[in-house]
Amino acid sequence: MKSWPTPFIPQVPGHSPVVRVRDTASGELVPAAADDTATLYVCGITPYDATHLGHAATYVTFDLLGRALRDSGVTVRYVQNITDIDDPLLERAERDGLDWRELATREIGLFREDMTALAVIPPDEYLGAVESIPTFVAPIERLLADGWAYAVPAPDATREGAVDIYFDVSRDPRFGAVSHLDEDGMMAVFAERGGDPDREGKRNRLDALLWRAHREGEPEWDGGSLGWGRPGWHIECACIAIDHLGVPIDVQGGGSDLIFPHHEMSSAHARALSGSTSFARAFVHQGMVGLDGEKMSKSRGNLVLVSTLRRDGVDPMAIRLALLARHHRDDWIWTDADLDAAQQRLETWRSALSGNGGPVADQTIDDVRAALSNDLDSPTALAAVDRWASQTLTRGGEDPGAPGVLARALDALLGIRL
Ligand SMILES: Nc1ncnc2c1ncn2[C@@H]1O[C@H](COS(=O)(=O)NC(=O)[C@@H](N)CS)[C@@H](O)[C@H]1O
Ligand SMILES: [Zn+2]
Repeated sequence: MKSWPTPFIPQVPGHSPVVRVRDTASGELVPAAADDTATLYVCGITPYDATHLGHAATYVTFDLLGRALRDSGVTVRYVQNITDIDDPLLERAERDGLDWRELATREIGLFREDMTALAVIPPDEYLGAVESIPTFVAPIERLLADGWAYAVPAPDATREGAVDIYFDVSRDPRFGAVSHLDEDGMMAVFAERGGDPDREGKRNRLDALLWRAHREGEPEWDGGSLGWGRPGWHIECACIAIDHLGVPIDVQGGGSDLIFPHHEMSSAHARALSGSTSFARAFVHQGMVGLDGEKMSKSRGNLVLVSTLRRDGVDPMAIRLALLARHHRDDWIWTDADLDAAQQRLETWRSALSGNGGPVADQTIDDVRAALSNDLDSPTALAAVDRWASQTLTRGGEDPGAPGVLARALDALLGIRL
């Protein structure tokens, strides 16, 4: 699947220290790259209601990680999927009287535009689930053959004797190592996040769907020995990460609503398929962005869309700055004040940088690098630039080259083009 144009990344003298991130699984601050190449798998959108500010916060966060890694001298291999087949997408298309493929195509186009406007560097590989379905069949067959998965009769399927395939979580001794939830904690969110705990015939209520036999009115693909149907959600990300990056990957990224079941299950499936003891060296999660007191979500419909703000003339760089003003691991509620503060900050930075001199910028650039390398601490990074800007605007500065080198650093490190 086509991604979007890569923004120009200016060269900045010097480099960042080793980039460390907080790993959800261990709770530790760990290097985001094990060697001179970092493999990043960041879960992509399910293409409807794109691109709301929660989505944008997530992709800007992992863009920041990619930029900091590059600046530290690490090569980044970045893969992202699109869940362009899934129950919520089919339901939304049904609700709006649209063909689900048309809905997905339209929303993916909007997502590409919004990512481009927000100066998000595209993944090296951008894989739709639909185009990847043929690559999911053999792995699911292998999980069945190896006893990790089992068939459950699907009496409501269109074909006689059809079965759905489930992953047996009780086979995985490390199940729960990502989320650290107990069974009650898992059951509390499993159903609302795509799970079917009460499905007749499952061995364990938390077992995850790997392959769904064709039902009337649903799209279907040839699953070989699995029969006609479509893949489950978690196996898609596990297979795409294995096929395009190899496991263990350095970072599995996404919002914190993916910790369970999605990242727990993708990790279980990938470990079962690859024999690797771990799926990702670090699981990195974006906190939830809310509106009107609740997490922004498609089901609630309390969304602020990037494209709406852009259409209303909001500078995408102000949107990006508003997102960077929060620590990526915090949950927070979006208000107009967030945007006003970001627009104010952008104006201040622009006027400070438009002069023909300023205090030497080296210390500021070092402070930005140190902050980003410390678990992507963007609020601290922005505060360092604020200090340079207010010093410049109040006392000026003697270094004629400072504005230029700092502007390039803000572009390369923060993705803020002034
Ligand atoms: N309110 C929110 N705040 C922060 N991140 C969010 C919010 N809502 C969704 N996200 C994140 O945005 C990304 C895309 O969300 S999504 O469109 O629902 N798609 C999915 O979660 C799946 N397609 C992942 S394979 C996910 O990482 C999700 O965790
Ligand atoms: Zn995913």
